This record gives sequence, structure tokens and C-alpha cells, in this order.
Amino acid sequence: MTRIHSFTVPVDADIVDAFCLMQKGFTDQFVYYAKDRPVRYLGLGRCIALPALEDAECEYDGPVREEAVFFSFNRFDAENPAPADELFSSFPRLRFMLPEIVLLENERGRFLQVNSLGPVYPGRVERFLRLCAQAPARTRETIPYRLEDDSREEWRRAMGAATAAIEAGRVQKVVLSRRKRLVAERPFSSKDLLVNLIDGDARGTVILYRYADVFFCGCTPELLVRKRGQRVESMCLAGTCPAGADEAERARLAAELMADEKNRAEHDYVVRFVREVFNRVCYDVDVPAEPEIMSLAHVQHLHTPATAQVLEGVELWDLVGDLHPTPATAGLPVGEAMMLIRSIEAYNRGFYVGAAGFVDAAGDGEFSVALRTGVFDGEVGWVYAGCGIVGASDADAEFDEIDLKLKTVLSAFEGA
Ligand SMILES: C=C(O[C@H]1C=CC=C(C(=O)O)[C@@H]1O)C(=O)O
Repeated sequence: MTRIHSFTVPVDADIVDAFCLMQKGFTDQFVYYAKDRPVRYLGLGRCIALPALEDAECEYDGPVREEAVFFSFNRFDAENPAPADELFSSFPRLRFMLPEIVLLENERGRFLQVNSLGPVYPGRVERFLRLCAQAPARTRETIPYRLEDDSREEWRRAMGAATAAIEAGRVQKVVLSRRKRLVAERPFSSKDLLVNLIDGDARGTVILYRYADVFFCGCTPELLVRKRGQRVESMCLAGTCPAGADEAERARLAAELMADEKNRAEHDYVVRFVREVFNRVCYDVDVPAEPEIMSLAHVQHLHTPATAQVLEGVELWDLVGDLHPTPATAGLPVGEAMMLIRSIEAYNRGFYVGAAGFVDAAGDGEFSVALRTGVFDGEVGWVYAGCGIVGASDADAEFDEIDLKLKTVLSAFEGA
């Protein structure tokens, strides 16, 4: 059993500004930052990594008690033997990571949490508090870059293999992705991209995981699962159209998406899957029969929220395992679709569409599906996006849809 000492104090500072100032001294960094609600956790340093939360015992100190926060970033297909790109390959395989410092904002306020394997001495906390108070307002910068083209021909071949597997009855749906290499005109840091994602137009949850100089980040709209006590929430997100140039076009495209059979079929596979998982491990399950529209900066999606009460004894990590990957990022049946993805895609997805999130020492927390993400180092990176393929899918339309989805992670390079 590992004993963890966790000391929490309120902070009267903007936690993103404080993070930007303090992050310089830490190579391990973790962010889970919901843009539209106070579920915001910014972690620095690695106090300890644990394979299971039962291995830790927390002792709390300081004027307020906030549960110790463990971050967790997981690969889409951890068993895939294909090599990931050179950047993903450099991340260690760790499950629950407790930062040395967490700047957090929840409905109770803003806090600084200091975690240690020995008692936290107040002088250390005071020094961090002084830094928080001194943090200057962050600024945004545009980072010019170019994207190397990937081949449309190769995509058509991949789509051909996917539709052949659908016609043969092997899968009903499979989600294929593309990756593009990015080369910037000057070096950029994780802080540069983080600030643009947090302060820019992208909607959803900003995630970042940095290990040494390499970092994975993006802004995802897809909640995998949130747990608070017995209440759990998830989301079915599949089916896409462009955002449109103005409100009128946005509304027209959304209405077309709602009426489109191919997209509704793609979406329904996810709804049935999430409903089935919830029915197995929860009660009071509510998954509406009709989707709604989730309107984002670059695209719009069919979206069905899912809520339930989880059976006693079922932990957040169990739910992550049951739900991930959903047919929104793998296909259906999930295992068959994952095998197909391994055989069609020339690369291992790494953390792209993996489960990324946090869990606190009481077992509450949330995970998102790491859509709209990329992995970066210095002046280069790889950006990833995918789309659901069903029998009626058109290769060129899906290729263009992926380009639209890539705009979200690329907005990390756009300053104000
Ligand atoms: C796999 C991705 O999106 C999924 C989530 C929402 C809509 C999707 C779609 O319409 O294809 C995908 O299932 C991605 O953005 O990389």
C-alpha cells in the first residue's frame, strides 16, 4: 500500500495562467479541462504512477479537502502489435498518474493541490501560491505550419477493404482514420497549443499529456463516461455534417443530417451499444430514442446523451473498460472491427481515440474519447481524425469529412 499525502488550499488566481507560469519546470504534464463547465484539472510533475487505485491510501491536509486526482491516458488498442508513430512510441505504459501539483477548478472553487509521498511542508505550498499570484495573463500566438498530404488513392483502397468487409457481413460498421504529418515553421511548446485550444473556438474538453518533450493534445467533444457517486453519464456521438458558413446554413445542414439515413444508421449502432452496456451494469437507464444535434466550430454531429445509476461495486475504471471503444471509434461488432482496423490502417493509433481522463481517490471522475487530437514534439507532429464507414459510405465524401474534423486540432496553431 502506498501512502500519499495530499494538501489542498484555495487559490485566488486564474488556474490556466498559473499553469502557464509554473509548467516550465515540469516535463510531465496532464490536462483535463472542460471548456463549458467547471471540471478543470491541470497537473504538473509525477508524484507516483499506480496500476490500481486500491494500491493507494491518501492522507489529507490543508485548509480544505479535495480528493487526490489521478490522470489516466490510454491507447485506443493497447494490444495492437503494429508500431505507433515515433512520437507515441516514446510514452510509457502507465495507468493512474498522480501529479505533484494539481491546479483545479470545480463547483466548489479553485484550488491548488500538492501531492507527495512524504508529508507536504507548508513552505512548499506557499511558494507555489506565490507563483500563482504572480502569474501574468497568458497570450496567444499563431504558429505557421504545413501539412504533408496523405494519399486519396490509399484512402480509397482502405475504404474498399472496409466496404468489402461490410458486404461480406464481417462487420456492420467500421471506423477508419487518417493521419497527417505536420511541420511547423518554428518550434512550439505544449503551452502554446494548450492556450490556443482553451481560449480558441474549439468546443469540448481540452486534453494534454506531456512526457518529457513529447506531448499529446487536442479538444474532444465526446464524453466517454462521467461518474459522480452512483450517477453516470455517457454520450453517443456519430454522424457528421459541416458546421456551415452562417446560421441559416448551419440549421439547414443540421436538418439534413437528422434526416439522413446513412448517418442515422451510423449513430444507431453507437446508441444500441451504449444502451446495452448501461443496461448490464446500471439501473434507471435513460437513453432517448431520438438524437439531437451537437453543433461545434467546424462540424455538427448527431448526439444522444445517456444517463443512469451505476450498480454498487461497479467502478469508473470498469465502466471505461466496458464502454471503450464504442462503435463511434471502432465499429460493430467492436472486436471484429478492431481486427479490421489493425489490418487496414498502416499505423497504430496510439492515444488517438483512446480513453483520456481522471479519477479521484473517492472513485469519481470522467473520461473522454480522445478525438480531434495530435502528438507533437518541437517542430513536428502527427494529427489524426477518422469517420464511421457503413455500406452506403462514399470514399471521397469521407476523406473530406476527415479534413473538416482535423480543423479542430489544427486550431491549436491559431492565435487570437
Ligand atoms: C472518429 C472520429 O469521430 C467519431 C465521432 C463523431 C462522429 C464520427 C463520424 O461521424 O464518423 C465518428 O464516429 C474522429 O473525429 O476522429
